[in-house]
Amino acid sequence: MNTVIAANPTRLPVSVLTGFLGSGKTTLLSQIVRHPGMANTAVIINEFGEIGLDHLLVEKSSENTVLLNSGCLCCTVRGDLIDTLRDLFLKRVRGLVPEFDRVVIETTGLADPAPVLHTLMNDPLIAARFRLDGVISTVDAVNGGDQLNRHDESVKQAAVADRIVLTKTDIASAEAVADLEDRLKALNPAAPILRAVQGQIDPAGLFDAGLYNPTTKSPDVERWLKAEAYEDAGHDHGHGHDHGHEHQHDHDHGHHHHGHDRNRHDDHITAFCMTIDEPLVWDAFATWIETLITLRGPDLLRIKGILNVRESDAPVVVHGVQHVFHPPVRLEAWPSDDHRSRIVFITRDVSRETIEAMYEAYREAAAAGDTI
Ligand SMILES: Nc1nc2c(ncn2[C@@H]2O[C@H](COP(=O)(O)OP(=O)(O)OP(=O)(O)O)[C@@H](O)[C@H]2O)c(=O)[nH]1
Repeated sequence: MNTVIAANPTRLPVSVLTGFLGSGKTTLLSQIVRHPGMANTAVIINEFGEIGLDHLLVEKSSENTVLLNSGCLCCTVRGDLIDTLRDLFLKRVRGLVPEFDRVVIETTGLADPAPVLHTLMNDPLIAARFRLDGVISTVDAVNGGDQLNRHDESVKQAAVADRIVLTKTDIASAEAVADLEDRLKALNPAAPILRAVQGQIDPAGLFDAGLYNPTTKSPDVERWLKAEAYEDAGHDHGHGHDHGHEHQHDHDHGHHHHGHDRNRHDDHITAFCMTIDEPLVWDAFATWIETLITLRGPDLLRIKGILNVRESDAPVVVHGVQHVFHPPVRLEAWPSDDHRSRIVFITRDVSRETIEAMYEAYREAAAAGDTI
């Protein structure tokens, strides 16, 4: 686990737009960038092969940077995302491209979005200038259910999202939309599910999903974590170890479509919030998470948390995607009177019980003063 860093809201926000093949990413993006409030947006298309935006919309202005009709920037990345982000930043500093205040990266439909997130979270040069604002995932209302059944990538794209955008609701039945929404809520309880028909959406709902409140520039951890959304969530109905400190599940199976058909990829996903009353010993926490990463890294789709650490009066915010954790951020103060540690997990085939039992082992070892 990395050293804890201070909160820093000044870096440029980056949103990652993901979603399965043909789910409407480009349609959405081409509408968003025409929105008046989005004029200062640089768009990076992270794909191999041909240019993703159609040529009517995109005007080539230099080697790999194109100027959209709306005035915003658009790069098609064939090489390295790190190089592209760095070049874009340098060009901005030197005045070679219009000043932009936000970046959107569109990933390819078949891609696992995690490597892009890893780059943003962990590359020191990139992390000094950019911060992950959030992951926006488009889900096709017509084909989305089938894609969740068949394609692991499509499940991952929805599971890591901060915002889910249902597209093509104009040509899907109300029943199919409701069913898909239920599945998406179980998969990712905290992500708002928005709708866009032919890309029409208010961009305000899509952005500023990160830790920092854009107006006050201060961290707004409760809005970011949305721990309460996990209270009656999801697939994991294990009763867990009741240490008197965890949110209770709603065991009403009636509402969600669990189906118990383990062939559906999304039935392998568990989303829950672990709440811990007593202050955490930092080393025990770090060892617990590092062990989890070693054993099950690829299956830890997203972890977010606010921690009450015994060694610190101020809370510490943690955020991980698979084996990569953003350097933990120390906040100046608790956002509310609730000083319990709250950690939300979205995992694949890793149960709440497994995670809690491991935590308990490290907690007991730390309490006994053992070397961990
Ligand atoms: N009816 C309807 N069609 C839509 C909507 N959104 C997108 N489409 C159509 O769906 C098709 C795929 O949309 P794209 O925006 O190219 O999807 P994409 O996710 O960028 O596709 P890839 O880059 O191939 O992964 C296009 O023909 C769009 O016109 C919608 O809300 N309603």
